[in-house]
Amino acid sequence: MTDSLSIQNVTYKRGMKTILHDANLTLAPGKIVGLLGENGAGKTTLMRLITGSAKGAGDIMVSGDTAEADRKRHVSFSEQLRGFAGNTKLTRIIAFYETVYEDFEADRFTELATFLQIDTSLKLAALSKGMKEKLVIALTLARRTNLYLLDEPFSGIDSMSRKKIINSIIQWKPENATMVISDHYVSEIAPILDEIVIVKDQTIYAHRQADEVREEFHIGIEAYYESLYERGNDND
Ligand SMILES: Nc1ncnc2c1ncn2[C@@H]1O[C@H](COP(=O)(O)OP(=O)(O)OP(=O)(O)O)[C@@H](O)[C@H]1O
Repeated sequence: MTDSLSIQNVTYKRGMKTILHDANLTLAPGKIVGLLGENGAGKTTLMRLITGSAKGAGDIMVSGDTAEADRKRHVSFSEQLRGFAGNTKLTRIIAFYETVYEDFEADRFTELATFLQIDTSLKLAALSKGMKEKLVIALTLARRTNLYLLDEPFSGIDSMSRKKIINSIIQWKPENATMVISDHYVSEIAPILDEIVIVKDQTIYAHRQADEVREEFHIGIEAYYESLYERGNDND
């Protein structure tokens, strides 16, 4: 089966500063992948490179396609709701998604909105930070596509809701789709992860099967992740 994602020798600079250098990563279909790294490591940048909203050197392929338009079509990325004014009704945002994305399924969105208790009669400005994040999750997962990129989707969401969403996220993921979740709450997402990818030292520093880490290190994924920082720059 075609890889969901292939990143080869990707380098990205902003001015004189190298953000990512010679990054390589291949993800198979059907996985839930934790994208971990410190603040400023380059996780968001990597997601932007995948969708084509940031442009670097190297090769990126999503579900076998390299062209930016095709990559965008295959990827549902949890872009913030930056483009929408506060007085925009949620119903208008939902209608916009339906128009722009052929694979946006309104029924699926309604199910997600019910599950996440989103009041779709409101305007955007009436939502709390956590509710906005829930809306972003619902909009992102309501598309039926090959690759989902969720950039710190739970940071403003209360811990009860966070656990509920994490435990049920697999049910919203199409079987052969791969979902990449960046998060700082490593211990909370660890149980659902198939693989972990660590961004460190301006590159993809480690890519491991979650089970392999659990068996080999006899420690949790969070402890493994923390140990990489304690060991400094020794790669494994
Ligand atoms: N618009 C920008 N202009 C200049 N530098 C930028 C810009 N966006 C990101 N950077 C730099 O790129 C690096 C990677 O940032 P990025 O947002 O990808 O990190 P991150 O791993 O997602 O961090 P966090 O966990 O804090 O969200 C940082 O050093 C950041 O300062």
